[in-house]
Amino acid sequence: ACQHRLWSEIESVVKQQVAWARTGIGECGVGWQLFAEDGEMRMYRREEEVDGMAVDPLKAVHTVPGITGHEVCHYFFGPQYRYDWETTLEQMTVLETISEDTLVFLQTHKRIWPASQRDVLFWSHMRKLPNESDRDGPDLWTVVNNSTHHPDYPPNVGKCVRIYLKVCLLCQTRVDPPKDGAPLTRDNISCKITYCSVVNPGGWAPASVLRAVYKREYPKFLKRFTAYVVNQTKNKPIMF
Ligand SMILES: CCCCCc1ccc(-c2ccc(S(=O)(=O)CCO)cc2)cc1[C@H]1C[C@H]1c1ccccn1
Repeated sequence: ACQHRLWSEIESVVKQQVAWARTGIGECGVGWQLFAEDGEMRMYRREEEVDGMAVDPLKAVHTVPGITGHEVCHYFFGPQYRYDWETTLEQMTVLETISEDTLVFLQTHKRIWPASQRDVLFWSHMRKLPNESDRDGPDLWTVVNNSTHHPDYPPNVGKCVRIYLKVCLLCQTRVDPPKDGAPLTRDNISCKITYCSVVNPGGWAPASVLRAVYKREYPKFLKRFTAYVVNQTKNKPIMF
């Protein structure tokens, strides 16, 4: 797949998105506000408008005990799990399987009154990254979703307004080995998750409606998704 038409775009967007996800909220620049907090989860956004539309970048950090970054990315990337955790999803189609770690999705999301229904077409790429800060530590894992085009599915033809998004899920596993040299269990691992997203709603939608939707939906999504991964993995061998 290294020669695939999207390969060079994927390479550059993944590098850019991972660098962004690694930037601590303190160095992200001014204007970031904490808008949701729940236990270890902290969700920040910055109010930004493009052509009068709210496209507020979002950055969430969360630490979840008992799971690894590979497991989080596996369940986020895999189409076979998505209906289990993505509550706003109405229809999902895999348009292209570029390689085992790169898919092209078309998704329609449930209509959110008073805005019209949305769909989104994006490539999704999952990748393991070397742990640069700790060479002996576990690798990082990431999934990057980026809007793209497909000749058979032009935007805004049917009832749906096409949205445009860039999403990065970056996961860092932490292992605290048991003192007595006992084998590792899920009690000895946790995952630091950084979720970044920028969603352009496509057609016009009132900024107040969009911001209310994001404020409600993003915390719900991250809590539900991580709980899903904990539940799916609890009786399975640890996937590093
Ligand atoms: C008037 C509302 C316009 C926007 C509606 C909409 C569409 C897609 C999306 C979206 C699409 C993909 C992703 S993902 O991270 O790539 C995972 C794969 O599904 C994430 C979020 C979001 C929203 C906004 C509901 C808001 C919302 C926020 C988090 C979750 C669900 N819904």
